[in-house]
Amino acid sequence: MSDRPDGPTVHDALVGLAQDAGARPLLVALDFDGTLAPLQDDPSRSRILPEGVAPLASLVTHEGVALALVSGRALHDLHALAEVPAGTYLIGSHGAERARVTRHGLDRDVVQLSDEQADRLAELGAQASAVARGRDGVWVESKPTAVVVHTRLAERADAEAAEAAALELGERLGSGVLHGKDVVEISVLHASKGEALTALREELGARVVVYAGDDVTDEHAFEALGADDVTIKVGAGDTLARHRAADPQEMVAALGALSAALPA
Ligand SMILES: O=P(O)(O)OC[C@H]1O[C@H](O[C@H]2O[C@H](CO)[C@@H](O)[C@H](O)[C@H]2O)[C@H](O)[C@@H](O)[C@@H]1O
Repeated sequence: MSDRPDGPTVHDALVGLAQDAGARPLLVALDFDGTLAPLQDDPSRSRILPEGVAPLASLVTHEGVALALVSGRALHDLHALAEVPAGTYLIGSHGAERARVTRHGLDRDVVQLSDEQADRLAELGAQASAVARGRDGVWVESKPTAVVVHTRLAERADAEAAEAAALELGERLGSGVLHGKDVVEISVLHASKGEALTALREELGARVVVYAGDDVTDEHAFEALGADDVTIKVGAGDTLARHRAADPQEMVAALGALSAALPA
């Protein structure tokens, strides 16, 4: 699928990269929810589509290719649900957390909150719970650096009221507020997928970066990339990305084509 009738499909763009020896080192960076894993009412049920598992396992074995998942999820949650191969970089909490998967677990940078940030996170948790109280289907997720007000299961009026209240709470007490798909995330740290992706790219010396994501929070990553990179919006909606996949199924199929086209 392409927005432009004559533009390359995601499949063709990725196969083209595989065949271009100049596109090394190559960093393949992927969002999780809505990109590799179809959205679920219960976030604990999210899993990478079965057709995506083998391509990801294969990508990390190729010389000059690095794999990263870049997610809003807390790192421990992302690691537990994504089950990605050793060698994969994990960026969690929208860039506030970072680790590399090893055969024995996670080699991770520990996030240290100041006393003031820890106190603010506790206060945010309490006030976010008050936002959810009395609104059916609204609930609060706690992360090491943020709280998330979820509204996917609520009636529209309750969802809108809760999101408005959470945005107002974020303005008052947060250091960063992100309004994603049926979520408002309020963080006590400044973090962005774009900054985290740029830092990883520089560290790895990646000449070309592939980034795929489905949510408005992924636009920061698209914005951080250049004309020679491959940016892919998964699903509908306005975007800065230059390519579009209809859904996670098309996305993982294109990753399968990329891994199959890489020289052995
Ligand atoms: O950056 P991502 O990997 O896309 O993570 C963003 C948020 O993902 C989760 O919420 C989203 O997926 C849920 C499960 O499919 C869905 O129920 C929810 O409505 C979506 O917004 C996760 O729960 C959040 O913590 C992540 O920040």
